This record gives sequence, structure tokens and C-alpha cells, in this order.
Amino acid sequence: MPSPTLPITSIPSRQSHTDTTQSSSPCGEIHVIVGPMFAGKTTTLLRRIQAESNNGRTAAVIKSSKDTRYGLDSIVTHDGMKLPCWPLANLSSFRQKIGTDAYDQLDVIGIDEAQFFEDLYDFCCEAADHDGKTVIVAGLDGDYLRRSFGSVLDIIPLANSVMKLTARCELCGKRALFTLRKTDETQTELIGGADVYMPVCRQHYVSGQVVIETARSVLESKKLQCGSCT
Ligand SMILES: Nc1ncnc2c1ncn2[C@@H]1O[C@H](COP(=O)(O)OP(=O)(O)O)[C@@H](O)[C@H]1O
Ligand SMILES: Cc1cn([C@H]2C[C@H](O)[C@@H](COP(=O)(O)O)O2)c(=O)[nH]c1=O
Repeated sequence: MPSPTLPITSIPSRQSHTDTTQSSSPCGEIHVIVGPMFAGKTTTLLRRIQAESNNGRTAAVIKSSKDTRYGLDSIVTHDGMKLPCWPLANLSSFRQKIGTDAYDQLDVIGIDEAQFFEDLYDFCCEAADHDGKTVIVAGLDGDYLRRSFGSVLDIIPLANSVMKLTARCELCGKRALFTLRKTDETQTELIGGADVYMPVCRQHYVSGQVVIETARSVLESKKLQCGSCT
């Protein structure tokens, strides 16, 4: 498998780096990108990684191995932009997977689908505070019920910057803040794309949830009725 570390050819010293958009610091940095599905979180992450790489910094991207939508070795946006990545079950395995030397030479670590990593907080602390890395994290702030998702919100106090992106409501075109699940599955983690989820504004989230809840209880009562028929 080709190493998903960019750029492969040059490994500049971290001290010589000058970044015009963010203040340089001997310590690392943490930048967090959140929002509903289809808001452009992965696109923003990949663009930032690409920009860092174009500036001569060495970068690697990690995604959760739970997300098997487009194969394991690539991060792919909803509109097809693609970058090689490290698919991992947990972030603590990253240093060992990439190798200590390669880890030490990394300037920038991107993390996509951050909501699926239980050890997000500890990894970000270690990477930024102790190892001097710039960590760029993209993930869902809320699940389909608008509850805090995984540890994404826990790292806000650690962050240099937080960006909340919005999508377009699929029903009216207004700013979409939330992700509506279209199916009747109720587990928190359910991998899927536009087949299962849609971005919606506040108004259509509320009305959509009512429709889905009503449909679910009608189906439940039908099931109960059928059960008592036999
Ligand atoms: N309802 C939708 N269904 C499928 N693709 C969408 C939808 N809304 C927006 N998109 C596309 O998805 C892109 C964003 O993809 P991506 O960066 O993967 O988003 P995120 O990581 O936030 O889910 C948008 O630029 C747009 O082209
Ligand atoms: C809302 C919600 C989403 N998921 C899953 C669905 C996708 O596989 C990812 C989000 O991907 P994206 O890059 O942000 O488009 O998360 C989930 O498991 N549970 C949810 O409630």
C-alpha cells in the first residue's frame, strides 16, 4: 500500500515554517471543523491538508475504519474529491502504524470522521501539546437526534480555532444545521450517505422528526396488531 503521507519527497524543519494564515508557535495547534453531513467538512479538511502540503509541510490524514463507504485507504468527499489516508479503529495506534520516525517528521495530522474516535481528546493533547503537531479535526458535532456525538465537542476547549459549517436544506434550500435520518434505525452509529441522511434547516428538522416519529409509531402499532392476530 502506498504511504498516505504528503509530501513524500520533502521533509522540512518545523522551525523554518512560516504560515501566513495562522500564527506559528513552537507548540502545536488544533483546528476543529464541525457541522452536519454534506456541509463540506471533509472538503475543507482535504483542502487545508493539500495547502499545508503545498507549503512543504509533511501531512498525513486519518479516518475511522468504521467508515467503509468508499473503501478503506482513501478519504472521499460527497462530490468525489479524494486523498489517501490511514484507516484506524483508534488514534492511539497511529504512531505505531506509521512508525516512530515518520511520526516524528510529521508536521500536520488530519482526522476525519472524528466522532468515531473515543480517544480523540487524549490524542489531540499529546499530538499538539507534546509533539508540536498541527492537528486538523473534522467531524459531526451532533448525531441525527442533535445530541453531542462522540468526543468532538470535548476538544473545543483545546482548540485554536473552531469552524461550524452549514449545508443546504434539501427541502427548502436554506442553511442546513442538522442531519435528518430518513430511515427508522435508531442506533447512534449508522454509516451511510444520501441514501440514509439529508441536511435540513431547523424548521424542516422539527417537521421531519415529527413525520419520522409518527411513521415509526404507526409501524410499531401495526407490528403489535399483527403479533396479536396470530
Ligand atoms: N444532499 C446532498 N447529497 C449529496 N451530496 C451533497 C448534498 N448536499 C451537498 N452535497 C455535496 O457534498 C459536498 C460536501 O461533501 P463533504 O465535504 O464530503 O461534506 P461533509 O464531510 O461535511 O459530509 C458539497 O460540496 C456538495 O457538492
Ligand atoms: C448523523 C449521523 C451520521 N452518522 C454517520 C453517517 C456517515 O457515515 C458519517 C458522517 O459522514 P460525513 O463525512 O459527515 O458525511 O457518520 C452516524 O453514524 N450517526 C448519525 O447520527
